[in-house]
Amino acid sequence: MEINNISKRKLTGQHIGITFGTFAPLHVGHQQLIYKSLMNHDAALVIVSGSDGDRGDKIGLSLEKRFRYLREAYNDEANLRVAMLNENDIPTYPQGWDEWTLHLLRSIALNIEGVFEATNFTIYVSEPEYQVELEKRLPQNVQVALQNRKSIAISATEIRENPVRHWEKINRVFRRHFTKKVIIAGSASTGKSTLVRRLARSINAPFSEEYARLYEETANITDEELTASDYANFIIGQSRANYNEICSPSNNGVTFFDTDAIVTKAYADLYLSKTENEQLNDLFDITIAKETFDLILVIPPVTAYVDDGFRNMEWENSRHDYHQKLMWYFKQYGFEDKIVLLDQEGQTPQEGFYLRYQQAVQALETHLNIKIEHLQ
Ligand SMILES: NC(=O)c1ccc[n+]([C@@H]2O[C@H](COP(=O)([O-])OP(=O)(O)OC[C@H]3O[C@@H](n4cnc5c(N)ncnc54)[C@H](O)[C@@H]3O)[C@@H](O)[C@H]2O)c1
Repeated sequence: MEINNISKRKLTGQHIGITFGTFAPLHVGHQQLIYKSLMNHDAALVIVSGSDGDRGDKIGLSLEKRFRYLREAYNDEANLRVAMLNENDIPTYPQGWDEWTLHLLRSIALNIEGVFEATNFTIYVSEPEYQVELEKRLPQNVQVALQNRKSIAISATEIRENPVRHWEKINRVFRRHFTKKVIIAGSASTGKSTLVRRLARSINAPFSEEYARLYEETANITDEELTASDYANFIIGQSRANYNEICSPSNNGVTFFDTDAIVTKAYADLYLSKTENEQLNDLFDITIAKETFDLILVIPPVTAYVDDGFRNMEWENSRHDYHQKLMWYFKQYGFEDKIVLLDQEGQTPQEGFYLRYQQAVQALETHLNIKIEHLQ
């Protein structure tokens, strides 16, 4: 099954460059191959190929997702189209060369404006075997150009094995898939926003801020005044804020979030009416279904409650209820194994804070399997 691009015209020109691959993920080696095929010809077609359960699918990068990411990656190249080749109905590589080549040719024909036989094509590959097998099966107007894949020492396999180590080589759009997502959660006044900032800056990672706080400050309203509509804004606003950090150019593999929709849901559950909660259920479900976390750092209410003018001081008494509710929701949504409690208490508030910071750094190393340089 071939799916064509939505907003782009079919390719025109005398000679069109072709590349194909699994692209799980797209990296700088592929990118240079693709650009070479574009710059040496009138236009270029990139074909993302694969099947259910292929090596991309195994890590959550299904063929459809790769096709979508590739279109986004090249949305600013007018003369470049991306097509998808679904191999589900043909023998898997290397058993299906005959059928696969027919699919490839059909995909090319579907993506060009002119007559296939009257157009020349060059397929760029970096595997000698691809050249040998294709040349046995291609018509005369389709050439194969073998490239040296050793010039750019990277492979998608290496990236899948250790994305953070090869971060700079991963295409920007595909990086979001490999981003380690850390959320810091907890009831009000636990110092979580400060911890998010300090943890993130300790490794120069991007971090989101608590959207509800910014929203209340801007609107100049307090917790007591919040309605279901305000909560709806929190869900969308926080989700957007977190996503922006994942897509940020400063994302170097780890991103920190100050709260998410589950944190907001625990608040809504405690402080909004049953009817208001029902109104928000669908929005919560849609948002939470898209959330994935690699680590959830939860600060229990071990600190003193601070009146900052926005907080409802009655909430002080319910901080423990809130904490229980939050933990319950994280478990309900299947994140139990991602939770680490930051529960250290020092002799002084400052000492307690530093101990919890150290706990968090330790958790990053253990759960994300990344090495963090830190002061001993
Ligand atoms: N069913 C079949 O029999 C059959 C036959 C042929 C091809 N296929 C399909 O075609 C696809 C082949 O793609 P792939 O697995 O090679 O994809 P890939 O994403 O690993 O590589 C895509 C292309 O980029 C090249 N490349 C990779 N790293 C490079 C680097 N660092 N520098 C320069 N070039 C580099 C590769 O050699 C390849 O030509 C697969 O989806 C496969 O299933 C299937």
